[in-house]
Amino acid sequence: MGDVTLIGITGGSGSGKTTIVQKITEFITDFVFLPQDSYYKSAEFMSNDNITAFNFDHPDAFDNDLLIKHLTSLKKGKPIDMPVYDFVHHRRKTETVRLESKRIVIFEGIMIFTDRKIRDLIDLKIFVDTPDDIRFIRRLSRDIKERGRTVDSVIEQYLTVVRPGHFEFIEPTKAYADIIIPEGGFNENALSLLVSFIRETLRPV
Ligand SMILES: Nc1ncnc2c1ncn2[C@@H]1O[C@H](COP(=O)(O)OP(=O)(O)O)[C@@H](O)[C@H]1O
Ligand SMILES: Nc1ccn([C@@H]2O[C@H](COP(=O)(O)O)[C@@H](O)[C@H]2O)c(=O)n1
Repeated sequence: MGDVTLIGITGGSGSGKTTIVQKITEFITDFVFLPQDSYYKSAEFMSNDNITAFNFDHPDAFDNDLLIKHLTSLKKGKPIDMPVYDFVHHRRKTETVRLESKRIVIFEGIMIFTDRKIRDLIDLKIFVDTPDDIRFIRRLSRDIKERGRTVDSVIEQYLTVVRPGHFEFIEPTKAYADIIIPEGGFNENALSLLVSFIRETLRPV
């Protein structure tokens, strides 16, 4: 296999990172998708009634040692066994998913630019920049539908840790971005540029 190109997509919670990746798959499927969320440390003592007992919006919430090991393996063309994370019960599941490396790896998450060692592995850095009110509304709706949350728990978590964590850790990493995409997944021009970049990278030399 030739060189592996690692594309990193960051931005606040609800900014549309995952949606961009889903949109890319409408044009190109020949890539590995690695969500940073899969590398959350387990917090099995947590319950949704006690949602701020663990701070998921801090860089220490992620198992960066495993993440760096896996990113390095994928960049060397080697397969990994990616953990699977359960957002409802706040823990890593026992099963893993085998991912074979491909020439394009898309890596997405809220804090993928905070650690220099991780940042240095990323070839193209993208920041999805979506206004805070829009992100909150999207998150509220998604977390109730998909992550087993209540309105009260989403609001409490947002005000206590998500919002402060965003301004302390995520927003400053915009400075590392090669490209800033306003409004996320439905920005057709940005999507088309990204798809062209991937096609060009995949073209045989
Ligand atoms: N441009 C958009 N317009 C409307 N809803 C959107 C848009 N982008 C994303 N969403 C919705 O907002 C929620 C959060 O988006 P998601 O892509 O999961 O964000 P992130 O991965 O950055 O947390 C999802 O339910 C998604 O369907
Ligand atoms: N058990 C967990 C783990 C994480 N979160 C929240 O997820 C957000 C990051 O994921 P996005 O898809 O929204 O980028 C982060 O802000 C954490 O607060 C959670 O609620 N529960």
